[in-house]
Amino acid sequence: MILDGKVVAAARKQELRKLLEEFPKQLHLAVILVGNHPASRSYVSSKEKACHEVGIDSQVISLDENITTEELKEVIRSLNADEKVDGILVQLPLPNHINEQEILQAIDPSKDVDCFHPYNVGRLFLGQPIIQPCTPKGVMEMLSYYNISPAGKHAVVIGRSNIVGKPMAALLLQANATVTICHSRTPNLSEEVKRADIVIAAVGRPKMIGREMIKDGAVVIDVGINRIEDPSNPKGYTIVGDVDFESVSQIASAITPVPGGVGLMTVAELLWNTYTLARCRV
Ligand SMILES: Nc1nc(=O)c2c([nH]1)NC[C@@H]1CN(c3ccc(C(=O)N[C@@H](CCC(=O)O)C(=O)O)cc3)C=[N+]21
Repeated sequence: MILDGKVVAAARKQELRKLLEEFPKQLHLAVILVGNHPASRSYVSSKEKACHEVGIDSQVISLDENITTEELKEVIRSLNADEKVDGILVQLPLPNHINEQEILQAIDPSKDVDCFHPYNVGRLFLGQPIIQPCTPKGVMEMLSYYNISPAGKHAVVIGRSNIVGKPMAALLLQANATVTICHSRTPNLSEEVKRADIVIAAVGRPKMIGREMIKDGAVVIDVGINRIEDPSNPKGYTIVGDVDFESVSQIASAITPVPGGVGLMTVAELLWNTYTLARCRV
């Protein structure tokens, strides 16, 4: 079975659009984009389009890539203080000279739609989240839509990033899975992954998860978005996941494609987080 991000994200957005029709306030999301990274530009425009679809106002603040950490914090402070702004998202990655931790901590936790502020991360790991990070939340919603319960299952998360791997493990644990987190220093990665009922690949290495690593009937969630050069494509690149879809789909009971999988869920959950935070503030 293919876990279809288009179908599930559309359902999530439709559900939200209805709730927003009844909501007393116009929602507003501010997105900060520093520099001119082509992939970032394209993600930001998908976010704007998605806001428009459900009736959320969005504002993109494009800043020069030479901006200082202090100047960027000043922009964030003014958005923190702006009553009409419900959510603030600083598109990552930031240029190297900017202190990312300092920036993420400058965002008011009550407007932190990514759930990247230490206050929100702490609440998440305590099992008392107000919101959950968009990509891991999107994965949980995808599983739930297809009635795949993590309870009692062995989930293996490959990747330990703060934005996907670590919070993904926290959500699966909260949903009563037994969770293993693997990473670049894990000996015998294949053996660990082969034990998994649910595999979450979030490493950023094109097609590194092959069929020989997957247990018969496992559920495979591919979070990877890798742009690889492809002169035969008019765009000059093709997007592939961390999973070798062609071979793994022959053995998995359920699998997400890339594109058309988790990425679309990430955007849908961003809209939901904007709504959830706005509701907490009214
Ligand atoms: N502060 C912050 N928050 C983020 O949520 C965040 C970020 N920074 N930096 C970059 C990553 C990446 N990300 C994606 C969003 C949508 C798709 C998406 O829509 N993918 C589609 C289309 C892929 C394409 O064609 O480019 C798909 O998978 O089908 C992918 C990836 C959000 N991120």
